[in-house]
Amino acid sequence: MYPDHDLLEKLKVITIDGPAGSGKSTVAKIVATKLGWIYVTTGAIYRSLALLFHEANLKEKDLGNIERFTSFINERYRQESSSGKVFLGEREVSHEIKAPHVSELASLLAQEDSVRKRLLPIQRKVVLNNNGAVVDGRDMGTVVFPDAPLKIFLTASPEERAERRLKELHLNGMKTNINELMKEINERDLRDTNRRIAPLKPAHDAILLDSTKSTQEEIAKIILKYALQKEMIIKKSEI
Ligand SMILES: Nc1ncnc2c1ncn2[C@@H]1O[C@H](COP(=O)(O)OP(=O)(O)O)[C@@H](O)[C@H]1O
Ligand SMILES: Nc1ccn([C@H]2C[C@H](O)[C@@H](COP(=O)(O)OP(=O)(O)O)O2)c(=O)n1
Repeated sequence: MYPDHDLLEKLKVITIDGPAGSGKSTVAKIVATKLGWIYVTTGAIYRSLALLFHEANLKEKDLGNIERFTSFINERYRQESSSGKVFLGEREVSHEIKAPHVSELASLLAQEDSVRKRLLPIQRKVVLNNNGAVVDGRDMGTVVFPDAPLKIFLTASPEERAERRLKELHLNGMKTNINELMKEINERDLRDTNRRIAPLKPAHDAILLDSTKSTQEEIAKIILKYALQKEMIIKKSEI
């Protein structure tokens, strides 16, 4: 018999990091639904903060009141796992946080140490309060969940990513064109990759997947196969 403290349960977290529009949240949702786990898109937390800043007419350097804003997020932020809808209290902000100006401000705020420090425990709390989670973002595998047993780094060509985002924004009634969007995505990727703190990069033990020519279902299947290989899950037929 082992003493209790020798029994460690595997962290039930799959991380998916990657650049804008690579399909992280879509795939995270499919995998989580298959496993009956929650999925958490951490970009939506950064985006919610950016929305609040934008509405208060603040810029990324106006960090004097950051504590007030992050406390508000801590108390009110909620992502509905079944639908992916994002709420701040009773207010649904799912579409507003996707607007290009919010994307840009989220990426600018994400460079700031004081912002990342305060949003880190919020991300961990959401995930660790649940029994199994698929989480996506930029630094899930490197900083937020460095001990996750399965880490994916998902990419796709810049052209494909911009096309996908364009379709999505048009579906949500937002006007933009492919050139503007390519520029916004490229600038944001460059900033997210080159920032000093928690930059976008694959963890040393991450599996690299390219979704340019694969459907979201195909990518989800590959991830589930890795989860089986790593014995994070077992087939029902084996129980
Ligand atoms: N493999 C794929 N093939 C085609 N379209 C995809 C694929 N994965 C995601 N999409 C679509 O691309 C858009 C961006 O995907 P999303 O999951 O939001 O990316 P990310 O979370 O990496 O920014 C969504 O409209 C989604 O439906
Ligand atoms: N874990 C995270 C998640 C997002 N961010 C920042 C950087 C990103 O440009 C913005 C928006 O992230 P989000 O994942 O929603 O962006 P995309 O949907 O991939 O376009 O937030 C981050 O720095 N760290």
